[in-house]
This record gives sequence, C-alpha cells and structure tokens, in this order.
Amino acid sequence: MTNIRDDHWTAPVAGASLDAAVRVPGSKSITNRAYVLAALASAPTRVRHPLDSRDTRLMLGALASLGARSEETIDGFLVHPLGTISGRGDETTVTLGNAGTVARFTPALATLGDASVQFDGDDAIRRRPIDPLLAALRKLGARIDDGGRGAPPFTVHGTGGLRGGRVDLDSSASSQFLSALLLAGPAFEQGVTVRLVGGAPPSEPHIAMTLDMLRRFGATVERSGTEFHVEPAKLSCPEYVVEPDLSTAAPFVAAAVVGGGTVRVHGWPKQTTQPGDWLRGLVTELGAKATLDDDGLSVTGGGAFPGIDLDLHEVGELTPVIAAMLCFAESPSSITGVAHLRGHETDRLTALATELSGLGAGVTELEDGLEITPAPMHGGVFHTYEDHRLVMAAAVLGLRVPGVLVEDPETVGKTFPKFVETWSDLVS
Ligand SMILES: O=C(O)C1=C[C@@H](OP(=O)(O)O)[C@@H](O)[C@H](O)C1
Ligand SMILES: C=C(OP(=O)(O)O)C(=O)O
Repeated sequence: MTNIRDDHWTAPVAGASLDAAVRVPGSKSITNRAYVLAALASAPTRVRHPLDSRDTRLMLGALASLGARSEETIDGFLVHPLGTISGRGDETTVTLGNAGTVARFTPALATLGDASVQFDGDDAIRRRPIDPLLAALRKLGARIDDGGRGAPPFTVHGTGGLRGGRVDLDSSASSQFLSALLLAGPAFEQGVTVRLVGGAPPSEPHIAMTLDMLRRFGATVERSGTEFHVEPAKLSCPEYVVEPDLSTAAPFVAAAVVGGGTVRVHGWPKQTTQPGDWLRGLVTELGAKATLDDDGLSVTGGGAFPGIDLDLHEVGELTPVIAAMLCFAESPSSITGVAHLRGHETDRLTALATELSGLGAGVTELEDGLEITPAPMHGGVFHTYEDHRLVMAAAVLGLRVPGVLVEDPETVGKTFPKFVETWSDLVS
C-alpha cells in the first residue's frame, strides 16, 4: 500500500524499530559513464545490472540519436559503438530531460559525427551551468552555436572528429564538465590535457570514478594535481557490471539512524569510487554501527544522535537526505561547501531551507549550505521541485513526522522509479 492520492504521497511513519533489507538499483553515475564509454569503444559492450530510470533512458536515447544503438539483454543493455549519424549535414536532436550527465557528457560525442545536433531538455536544464564546458570544447576545435546563451538549447555542428589537445577549464560549478572532457578524450585526435583553473571542482569521488572507468575501458589516463591527461586510444570492455547506487541507498541508511533498528543494503561494494560510501563513516560518527560484509552493509541505529558540522563539497548529492536526517539530531548541525547545489536539479539550498522550515525545522540558508537547529516538526505538504532527491529527503522526514505529504513523488523516477514501493516495504 503506497498511499498516493492527488499526486501526493503520505510518507510512512516508522513504527517499531526497523528490521529490513533492501536492494537498490544500479548507480546512475556508473551506468551513464558505462554507456558513454561503450559508445566510444570499438566493439559492443554488455552493460550488466545498469540503472533503468529516466536519466539512463535519456542517455541511451541520446546515444541512439548520435548513432550508437543499444539492445536490451536479460540483465541490461548491449551498447554498440557510435556509427555514422545519418549522413553529412543531417540534423538530429538530443533530449536532455534534467539529466546533468546527459547534458554534460554527450555534446563532446556529437563533435565526432557529421550531423548538426540540437541539445535541449526540461526548463530546469536550461538553468543549470554548462558554459565553461562549451567554451572548453570550442577551444578544442568544436563548432557550437548557443545563441550566446551559454545554456541549452544549443547546436553542435559535427565535423567528423575533434582535434583535442590542451585546454584550461573552470569546473568549480560542476565536476561533470571535467568528467565530460576526460570521458571523450580517447576519441580526440590528440587526446586531451585539462588544466583546472578557478575553484576546486566539487564531487571529487565522481572524478575518481571517471578516471577508474576510463582505465577499465583501456584508456591511458594521468593526473598530476590539477592537471589531467588522456591519451588518444581505442577503447574496449566486453562486459561492465554496474554497482548498486549508494546515493540512492542514502535514505535507507539514514532510516536506520533516524528510525532506529537495522537496515541492510544488499550488494554494497567493498571497494568503490561512489560518494555514497562516505556514509559508512558518517553514520559511525553519529553513533550508529555500520558493518560491511560479503552480502552488503548493515546499519544499526538507536534513533538518538548528536548534531554535526559537515563540509559536503565532495559528496554534494547526498545533501538533501543528510539535511533531512539532521533535523532529528539532538543538537545543532551545519552543512557547508555546497554552493554548487544551487545549480543542481533545482536550487537545493533554497528548496531545502524552505521545505524543512515549512514543516517546523529550524533551518537557516547559508550562501554555501544550511544551518539546522532541532525543533519539533509537523506534517504538511513537502514540495519537491522535480528533484528526485527531495522525494528521498521527504521520506526520511516522514519516518518520524506524521502527515508528510510528498508532492509529485513520481519525480523520483529520475534515478529510482520504484522508490515509493521499496520505501513503503521498508517501513511496513
Ligand atoms: O558525474 C556524475 O555522475 C555526477 C557528479 C556530481 O555532479 P556535480 O559535480 O555537478 O555536483 C553529482 O552531484 C551528480 O549527481 C552526478
Ligand atoms: C545532481 C544530480 O544529478 P545530475 O546527474 O542531473 O547532475 C543528482 O543526482 O543529485
């Protein structure tokens, strides 16, 4: 019983101490990187246990528009290399939705074909930063027409290949700009050498993920501080197995801390580049017990935990769930280092401050984060701004606050179409 009415879902309250086990779907970040690298490879790649969600379907659709077809298999997709699009001068479109990975990773691929490719998506993606990436691609030889907007809609006029070479990049608004250049680098005539300028990019684990996956596809990649080099190379990886998404697992981990009891996440990898792995240390600091074994991660919490000061610059996508969890801490908390979240699916700092305060929490918006002071909370509508992670955050609140009405729960389908059912099973 999922309790969705009039486009609102009443998030279930945790009764007795939790004792549950969940399986979460594949990692969005790994799936979409695997698809991009498969399209750049010289032979088909079997991607096993990928995430199947709005963002990953958009990626497969984008790659199909660019000439890389894919076929469904028993446990994922077989992705074929990029062919010719459909002939010189033809026009095609790529639909971005609100997927940062699709918007940032696929324009470089369009430079390799002969067609003019128009990129556009939801209103929200038109507001998300991309200009530094487009500027870097132009420096590397790309022809891109964005009407001076520095945002979608824009058109990449493919010229059958890209020179590549050295480029300076400001990736402080999103690590995805850097990942985009590195992922496509093996296909550029001279490879690519990126020197970071400006502030440090957020989401360092996602950069490590890019380097690791490039290597698994046979690329030669070097990093020396803020300089990255990718050699031109023919890629290949006959089979790639995608790990469960540990950021999607975050609300389930938080449930053990907030609700008390034990939650087991099957398939948690022993070694990973995913930012969500950082949660094991966090929950331990909050007094919960996290045990990683061959079958996954078990988290046991008691429901009571202290406040904490966190810099989430490296793991920004975990912020909504962590902010919701910290509303139940026994002392004040702060989250800093995440100004770039204003350019995520929505301005997450304003959205979280508004929605958490709206249900009674003592939340102050900082320029780069949030201050959270414990206060009694009450039910009401939690607006989700077409942001999957706000649905997950609201679910965490609902564990202890009766009557949290989550607006537009389907928006969670960006990364976890069955979230509501899985969450309801957890609590029942
Ligand atoms: O490369 C990736 O797969 C991602 C990088 C991060 O983006 P930002 O660096 O823009 O935060 C993260 O928040 C996003 O969910 C996925
Ligand atoms: C920021 C996120 O997504 P995207 O891949 O669209 O950037 C996210 O999933 O939290």
